[in-house]
Amino acid sequence: MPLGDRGGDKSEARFCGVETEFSDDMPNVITFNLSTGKFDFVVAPLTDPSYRPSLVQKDSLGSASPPFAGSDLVLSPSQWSSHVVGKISSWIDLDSEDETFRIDSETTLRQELAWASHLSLQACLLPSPKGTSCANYARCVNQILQDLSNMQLWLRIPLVVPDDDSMDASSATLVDSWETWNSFRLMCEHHSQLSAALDILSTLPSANSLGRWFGESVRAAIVNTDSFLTNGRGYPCLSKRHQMLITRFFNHNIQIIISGNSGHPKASVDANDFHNRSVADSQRHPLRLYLEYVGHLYQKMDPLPEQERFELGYRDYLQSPLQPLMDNLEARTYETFEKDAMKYIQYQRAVSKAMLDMIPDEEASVKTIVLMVVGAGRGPLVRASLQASEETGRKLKVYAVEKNPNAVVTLHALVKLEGWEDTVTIVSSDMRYWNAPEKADILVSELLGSFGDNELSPECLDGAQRFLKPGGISIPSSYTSFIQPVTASKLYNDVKAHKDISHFETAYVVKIHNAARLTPCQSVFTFTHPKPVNDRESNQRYKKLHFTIPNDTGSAMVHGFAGYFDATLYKDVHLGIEPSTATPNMFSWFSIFFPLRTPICVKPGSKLEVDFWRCCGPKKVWYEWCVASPSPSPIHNSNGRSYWVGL
Ligand SMILES: C[S@@+](CC[C@H](N)C(=O)[O-])C[C@H]1O[C@@H](n2cnc3c(N)ncnc32)[C@H](O)[C@@H]1O
Repeated sequence: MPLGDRGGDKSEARFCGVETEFSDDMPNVITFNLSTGKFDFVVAPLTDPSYRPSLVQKDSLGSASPPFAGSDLVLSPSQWSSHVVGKISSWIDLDSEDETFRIDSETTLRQELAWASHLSLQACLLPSPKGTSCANYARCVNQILQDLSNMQLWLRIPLVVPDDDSMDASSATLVDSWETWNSFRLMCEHHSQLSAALDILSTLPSANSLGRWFGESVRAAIVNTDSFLTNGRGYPCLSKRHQMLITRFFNHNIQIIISGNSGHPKASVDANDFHNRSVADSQRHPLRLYLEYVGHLYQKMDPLPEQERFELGYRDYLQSPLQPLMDNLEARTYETFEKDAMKYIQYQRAVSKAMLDMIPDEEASVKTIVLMVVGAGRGPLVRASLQASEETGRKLKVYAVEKNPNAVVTLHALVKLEGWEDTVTIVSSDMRYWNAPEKADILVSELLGSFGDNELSPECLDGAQRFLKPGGISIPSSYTSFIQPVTASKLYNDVKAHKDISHFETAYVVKIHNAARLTPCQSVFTFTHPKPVNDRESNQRYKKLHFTIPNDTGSAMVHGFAGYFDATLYKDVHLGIEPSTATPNMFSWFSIFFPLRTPICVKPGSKLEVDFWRCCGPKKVWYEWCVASPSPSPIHNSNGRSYWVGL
């Protein structure tokens, strides 16, 4: 039974499993842990831990004779696949210097994974690599991954490992287990069926170090009962940091597995001897209180706000950015924009302030402001401007300029419906080529993409500036793009799945969720409107950025860059998605993601040097990007060969 659906949809249900010892009575393991214990699944060894291939008697024909496992008939196929995660024998060491042991380990790994595949298990837990080298282990797993059905392999990784070499306990340093994971998955070429299962003990690393894992492919967190504290009434509970970590796992769809013995006064019934349990004990599973506690943490999480719930399906889903200049937007795209009340509230504030600055109170009844909404869509900025006029008592004449003929149809209907005929003139034209009958005091536009200028607002507004009076106001008055390096293995793997370079040289609009933001953002390109008179500055840009990886993060993988924008609409009224200043409750823009063809590993405290270009040609605008240090990457999207925005 899931930990509860908290009233949300099915995608919000979370499951909790339990790690068990080997038993040759699988039906009993299932009944005890799922019926008595109320766990959702077991992580159970498939083979007797004393089994060693080299010790198996050869038959008269010289071939090794199994069985190395019990019969598949003891559970139904659906029980195997829904309720059992196979636990590969933990004794195996594929990098052992003892050759017999190493070969036994290889044989066992292959046999057990083949058996798990035969049972159609959804996942198998691989033991942590032992020692410092894992090359042979990774080689065997990589071979198996090449033709594995769709079973997932979870590599067990302890979140922290005390360094055995340190001189004494007080000076004990922690070995960064991320490095082990990183070596292993690099050797397996970031295979999408290989993930990490993190072992959680009582010690936790720094927040930045932990944060990295949320950009990695982590499927499970194995919470050892040793990491629980005992509350005043003798019940198991977790420290605040552990609680926050578990909540974060829930938020990232990471399954929880309880492991270990019950060591708390209120929880202790002999954990292992469930064959001989009494009738009273049959009502009790030794780890029941731990499960209940985890369930309680899940239940007390704040419900997702409605908008977040709506956006669940978009999490980490790569989309091509809109091309509103080259293409005509569809009705449903306009509808989505128009639902974003916060965006129009900010525009109305900005227009009101600009109007008040432009016309003093004493002239309000005699002067009329000419305001042009350029790229009016179906009219929400026209409405916001008229509301600003009402709010400030300033008289207004509006031109609504729109190049999408379909949106113009709706604009006409809107003007008629609202009785705005005397105030609003609709112009069906591209603002870059329109011959305006008079000049504007205020130009209002929203031509912004997730990266600010990526929907060609600069080029469009250059055209529109011809009909802005000297001293006139543009809303927005400026916008700036931002980037930050991210670990985002899911995004990287989704790009990689296309198996071509061009997808790696494309920027994607995406609601980034499973990612670790490795440093604060830095600004990239700024555009200001109107451009100063006689400013012949082109819209090409080049920026070199230096990011410093925090010292306490540990090493991390950079899969690409998350991009955002912030726009100054007018004076102190801004609108944007840059995380540190993002406009609350605004949902019109997801972030943008610039991938890297080869992820780059960065060390704590090191510098990451990144170059970004905005390039302009007669027919298109495009970005190029690269990493210069610590190791140079190819320049992505040279000449806009893979991704560009049409003029
Ligand atoms: C992002 S939408 C915003 C629409 C509307 N202002 C809103 O806030 O819902 C941008 C609009 O500008 C229009 N547009 C883009 N470039 C334009 C151009 N050069 N001339 C006129 N309209 C343009 C698009 O067709 C689209 O309707």
